[in-house]
Amino acid sequence: MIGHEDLTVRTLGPCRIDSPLADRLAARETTQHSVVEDDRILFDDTISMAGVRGVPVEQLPSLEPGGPRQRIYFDPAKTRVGIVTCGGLCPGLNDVIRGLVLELCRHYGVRRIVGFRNGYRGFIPHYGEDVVDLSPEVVQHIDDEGGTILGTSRGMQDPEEIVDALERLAINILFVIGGDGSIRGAMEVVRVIGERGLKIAVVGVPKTIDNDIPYIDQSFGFQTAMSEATKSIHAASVEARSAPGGVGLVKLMGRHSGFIACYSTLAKDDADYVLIPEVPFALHGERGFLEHLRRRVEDRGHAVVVVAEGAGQEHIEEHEPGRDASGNVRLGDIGRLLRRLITEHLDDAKVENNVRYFDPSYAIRSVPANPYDSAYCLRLAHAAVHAAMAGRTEVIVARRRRRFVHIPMALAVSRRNHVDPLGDLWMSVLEATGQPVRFE
Ligand SMILES: Nc1ncnc2c1ncn2[C@@H]1O[C@H](COP(=O)(O)OP(=O)(O)O)[C@@H](O)[C@H]1O
Ligand SMILES: O=P(O)(O)OC[C@H]1O[C@](O)(COP(=O)(O)O)[C@@H](O)[C@@H]1O
Ligand SMILES: [Mg+2]
Repeated sequence: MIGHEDLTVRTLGPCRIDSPLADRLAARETTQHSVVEDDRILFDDTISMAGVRGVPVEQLPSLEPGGPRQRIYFDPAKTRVGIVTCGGLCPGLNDVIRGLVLELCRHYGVRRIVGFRNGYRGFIPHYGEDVVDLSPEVVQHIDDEGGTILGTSRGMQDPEEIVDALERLAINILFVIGGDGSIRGAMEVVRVIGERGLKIAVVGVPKTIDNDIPYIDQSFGFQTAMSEATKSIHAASVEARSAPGGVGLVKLMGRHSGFIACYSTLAKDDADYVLIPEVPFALHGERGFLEHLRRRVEDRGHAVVVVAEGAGQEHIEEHEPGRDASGNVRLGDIGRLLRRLITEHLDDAKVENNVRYFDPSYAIRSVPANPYDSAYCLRLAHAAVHAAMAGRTEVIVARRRRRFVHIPMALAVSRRNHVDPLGDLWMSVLEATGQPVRFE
C-alpha cells in the first residue's frame, strides 16, 4: 500500500531566492483549478480507499503539487541546464523540449541550455556526440515535426560517465524525457550525484506511447498516437467490408500494456475484436478466438481484429524472447501469426476470406503531437522547470486526476501500468466490440 514516505519528494536544499514569477503567485489559493505550494493533493480519491487507511485526513498519503514557487533554489543567472530524450519515440517530444527552453529563458532568465544527443549515449565520450546549444530561436518551430531534434537511443550507459559529463559542463539541472527505462537510468545518475555530494537536480518528464507508467493520467503523445491508430483501424474496416469474407487485422504498439488498442477501438466503432497483453485468449477449440471469428465472418461477411503487439505471446512457440539494448523484451510477431492462422482456419472451414494486415506501429509514434498533446507537453514542461528551479530532484512531473503533481521516480517505476481486465476501460471495450469476456 502506498504510504506517505513513498510520496515524499527529495530537494537539494532550502529555497532562498525570490522567484521571478513570485509576483504572479501572491493572490493564489487552493481551488478546483489551483493548489498553493504548501498544500498537498490526496493520493486516494474514494471514501473507501481513504477510509481503509484509518488515519486522520492530514496523515493520508498525499502528493506535492506542481507549479511555480515563491522562492527557488537555483540562481537563474548562474544556472546551466541539460536536456536529454531517451527510448522509443512518442508524439510531443519536441514540444516538451521547446516548452522547457521557452519557460527557462523567458520566465526564469536561464539561458545556458544544452541538449545531449541520442539519449544517454550523448554524455559518453566514446560516442563523440557534440552537445546542442538550445535557445528560443533554435526551438521555436521544432514542434512542427515528430521525433526528437536531439535524437534518442536505447542501451545501458555508465552513470559515472554521465555525471562526469554533467560536472565537466557545470550542469545544475538535467531534464530527462523518457519512459520507465530512462527514469531508472535517471535514478542511477541521481545516486552518483549524491555519492559525489553534488547539487544537481534531475527531473523527469514521463514519456511512453504504451502508457505503461503508473499513477499518471496519460503520457503526453498518447492521444495523438491513439488518434493515428484509429485511421488504420478504419482502413481495415473499409478493406474488410469491400471484399467477400474480408478480415481487417491491425497490429498496434503496446509491449505489455494494451491502452492504444483499447482507446483507438473505442474511438471508432469499427473493431469486432481487441486482443491485448493483459487478457490471455485461446486460439483453438469451439470457444476459441478463431472459431468465434469464423462464425462472425460467416454471419456478417467481414470482421476487424485489433491486436496489441504484446498480446498472445503464449502462442508463439518458435519465438526466443530476446531483449533489446535496454533490456526490454523483444516480442514475437503476433500479427503475422494471426494472419496465417486466420487464413488457414477460414480456408479449412471452406469460408471464403480476404485477410488484410496493417502494422502502423512506427507510423503512429513518429507523427507530430496533435494540438491537445502540444498543449499538454507545454504544461508538463512548465511544471518540470518549476520543480527543478525549486530544487526538486529524483522526481517526475505528471498530471494525475487533472492536477499537476510531483511523483518520486522510485514510485513511477515501482510497477507497470496495465489495462485492468476487471476495470471499466476493458468493460467498455467488451461492450463496444461485443466480443466474449474470454476465449477459452
Ligand atoms: N534498468 C535500467 N537501469 C538503468 N538505466 C536504464 C535501465 N533501463 C533503461 N535504462 C536507460 O534508459 C534508456 C532508455 O530506456 P528504454 O527502456 O530504452 O526506453 P524508455 O525509457 O522509453 O522505457 C536506455 O538507453 C538506458 O540507458
Ligand atoms: O523503438 P523500438 O526499439 O523498435 O521498440 C519498439 C517498442 O518501443 C515502444 O514504442 C515503447 O517504447 P519505450 O520502450 O521507449 O517505452 C513499444 O511500444 C514498442 O514495442
Ligand atoms: Mg519503456
